[in-house]
Amino acid sequence: MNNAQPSTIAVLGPGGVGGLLAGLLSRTGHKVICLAGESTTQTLNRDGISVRSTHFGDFAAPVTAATHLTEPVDFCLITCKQTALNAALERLPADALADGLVVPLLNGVEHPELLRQRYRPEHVVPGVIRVESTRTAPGVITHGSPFVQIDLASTTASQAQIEAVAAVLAGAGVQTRVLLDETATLWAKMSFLAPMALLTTYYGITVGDLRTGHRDELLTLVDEATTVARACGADSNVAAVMNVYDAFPAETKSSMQRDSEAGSVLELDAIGGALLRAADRYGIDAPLAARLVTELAVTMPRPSPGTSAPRCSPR
Ligand SMILES: NC(=O)C1=CN([C@@H]2O[C@H](COP(=O)(O)OP(=O)(O)OC[C@H]3O[C@@H](n4cnc5c(N)ncnc54)[C@H](OP(=O)(O)O)[C@@H]3O)[C@@H](O)[C@H]2O)C=CC1
Ligand SMILES: CC(C)(CO)C(=O)C(=O)O
Repeated sequence: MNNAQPSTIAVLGPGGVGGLLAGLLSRTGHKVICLAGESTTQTLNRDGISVRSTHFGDFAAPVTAATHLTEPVDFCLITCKQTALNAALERLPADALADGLVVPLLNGVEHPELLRQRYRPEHVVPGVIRVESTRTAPGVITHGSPFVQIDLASTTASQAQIEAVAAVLAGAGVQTRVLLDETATLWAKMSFLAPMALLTTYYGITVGDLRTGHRDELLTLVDEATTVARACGADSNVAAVMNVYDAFPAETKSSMQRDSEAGSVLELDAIGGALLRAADRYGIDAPLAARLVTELAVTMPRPSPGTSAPRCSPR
């Protein structure tokens, strides 16, 4: 990767997050190859990506799409849901990826280990993304948040490689930071995401209504999540997380809540399940998280046959 030259970038799962990034990278001049199923691939090759965004403006951008990666890329963004990850990775053979980097932006903390078993560990650069973006139809993206922020950190890739990915993303208009501690980066997001995802989904309310109408419960859950995050190595505390909540646009919905409204399988295991597994490892009580995970698991739709989505296996 060379900042002066366009890069070739694959996007595995061109949905709300991946479609937005694919569109931004393509309109900046990079070659973007979206990896998806047959029918999404056909639509994207014909129509490209169109984005409606108050932040970036409305725009359309061409992309190439394929069901499997067959050519070398500089890096591949992994932006499918955790519930589709195993199936989606079949589209990204390690030998086709060659020296390309793997940059997962999924919510959750456990997928980097899976990716390092499948790809060369020194090529895996995990990130977290803060954005609200929805795929309303294949290749059609509505970006609602007044920000897109990515933090990258890797225990296994070189700092130069991480910086190179960050430069490409920043050049496309994404506020991007390179941080030093991968575990702390993933858990810093988890400590505010898990309470937000579980409570907005459970009650079916926006972040604004959550932080005003259910503040005590939110504080309890943030306390549980930050206690676990600190045990895992993040510098996380209740006051800092509550400041993040109070700064979010009131109308924000979590992606888990939007999945719930759409009747889709939830990333409950990757978020709530992972939080409870870590709590168990460190002997931390998280009774509110446990109750919410159990109750949401009962109402969550079942994964369709052939997908790898786990029901929630908290402990
Ligand atoms: N959306 C958001 O605002 C945010 C999301 N996140 C996280 O980002 C990740 C992605 O979420 P989001 O963008 O909302 O997800 P979406 O459901 O919008 O998009 C997922 C994409 O994955 C594709 N996909 C599903 N199965 C496969 C497969 N087997 N092979 C290839 N592609 C596949 C879907 O294809 P198709 O289009 O054909 O259905 C879709 O394009 C999640 O972990 C989420 O928690 C984090 C922050 C905010
Ligand atoms: C915290 C939030 C809303 C911000 O991106 C998110 O990650 C999600 O919706 O899953």
